Amino acid sequence: CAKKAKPHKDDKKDLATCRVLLAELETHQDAWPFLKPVDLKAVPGYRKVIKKPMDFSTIREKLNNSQQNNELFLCTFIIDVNLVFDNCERFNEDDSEIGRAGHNMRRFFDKRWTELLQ
Ligand SMILES: Cc1ncccc1N[C@@H](C)c1cnc2ccsc2c1
Repeated sequence: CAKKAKPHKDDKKDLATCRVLLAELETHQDAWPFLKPVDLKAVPGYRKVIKKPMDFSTIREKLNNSQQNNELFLCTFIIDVNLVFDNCERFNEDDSEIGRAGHNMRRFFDKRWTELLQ
């Protein structure tokens, strides 16, 4: 994903852009299944099936802790957001409330990050 990001000179804006993008994801009407980590005790099988759980609050924590000068933060951000949607597809039927929410959110993210970061 690094190669797709804007040239190094625009790195300054990328962290702010990731924050804007994350805020848009968190306030999206279909974000509700992804706001907090899945409760591994409450959801049977989740711990076994999903090797790398991820959610928007964890991504926000990582973004808040990421160093501006560590240019990997942009790739890490994109990978983590996609992990949320990949986990959702793996565990949930496409034709389910959560499955549909995941597809909607991925479509929204793909559009917005292309507009803002490429
Ligand atoms: C993203 C995801 N994938 C698989 C299972 C759960 C979840 N989300 C959690 C928050 C969650 C946990 N419990 C419930 C109960 C009804 S909707 C819902 C959502």
